[in-house]
Amino acid sequence: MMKTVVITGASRRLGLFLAEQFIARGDRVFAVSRSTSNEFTSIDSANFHAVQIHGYDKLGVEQAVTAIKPQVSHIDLLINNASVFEADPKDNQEIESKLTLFFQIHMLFPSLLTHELAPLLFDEKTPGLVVNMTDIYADNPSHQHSLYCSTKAGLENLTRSFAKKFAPGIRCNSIMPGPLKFLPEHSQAQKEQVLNATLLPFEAGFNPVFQTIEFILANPFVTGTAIKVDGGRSICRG
Ligand SMILES: NC(=O)C1=CN([C@@H]2O[C@H](COP(=O)(O)OP(=O)(O)OC[C@H]3O[C@@H](n4cnc5c(N)ncnc54)[C@H](OP(=O)(O)O)[C@@H]3O)[C@@H](O)[C@H]2O)C=CC1
Ligand SMILES: Nc1nc2c(c(=O)[nH]1)N=C([C@H](O)[C@@H](O)CO)CN2
Repeated sequence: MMKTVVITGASRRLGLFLAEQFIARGDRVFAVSRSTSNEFTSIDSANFHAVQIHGYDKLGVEQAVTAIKPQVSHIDLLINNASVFEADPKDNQEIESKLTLFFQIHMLFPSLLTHELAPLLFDEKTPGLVVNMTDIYADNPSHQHSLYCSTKAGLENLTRSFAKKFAPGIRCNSIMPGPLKFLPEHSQAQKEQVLNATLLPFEAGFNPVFQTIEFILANPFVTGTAIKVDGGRSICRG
């Protein structure tokens, strides 16, 4: 049975990977993105819908909902994936603007989008599923990334509130990744430092997240919880 899937932050890396996987298994995908990715042109499917927004804020939610709602009668899966990853600013004057950015993309946008799409996700017989991408650092933060970690922790808490608020017609869970894929700016020394503090010391890639989403989709009794996909890093690092 074809599922309807909405993915935010879909223009690259995990979001794009997930969009490609769901298209490949015959599902319909609405890929929400600020940027029209060149990669989208390589997804040759009538089931693929690029939804361009101007940014991850209230207007962006309105743009996404306006584009999606007329085309669907039910949404099976919403993946709140969009995220910004930066260390804390060195200049305290930048804290307010940076925390606002982190709050908008990690909490405001997922909250508003989930509430706006809830009527299309809600079905007591076949509940829709919301998956929020957080981070193992939401539980035990890196103090150099306090703004990133605290807003990811906020998304973790929102996940459990949504599970309570929308049950039994919507299930809501989070995935807490560990080192999936380093960024180009990561040095070899940084990569080794991370993997040396990870029980399964390898860069996992994005498929383990797709496998976890498939598990949650197939298991009707999972809601209000976080699933760590981290190679054991969360119990290994100090
Ligand atoms: N990669 C990893 O190892 C880990 C990833 N995670 C989490 O998994 C999810 C996917 O990770 P990954 O694919 O690496 O994420 P990326 O850093 O590639 O970002 C994902 C999307 O977020 C949007 N985005 C990124 N930076 C900004 C910005 N400055 N302003 C506005 N939007 C921005 C973009 O969406 P758009 O397409 O609209 O441009 C981008 O495609 C994220 O939630 C991340 O926090 C957690 C732990 C480890
Ligand atoms: N939005 C993002 N969040 C995170 C990323 C990323 O690339 N984008 N990466 C990490 C990890 O530190 C990873 O790069 C190595 O462990 C955390 N969150």
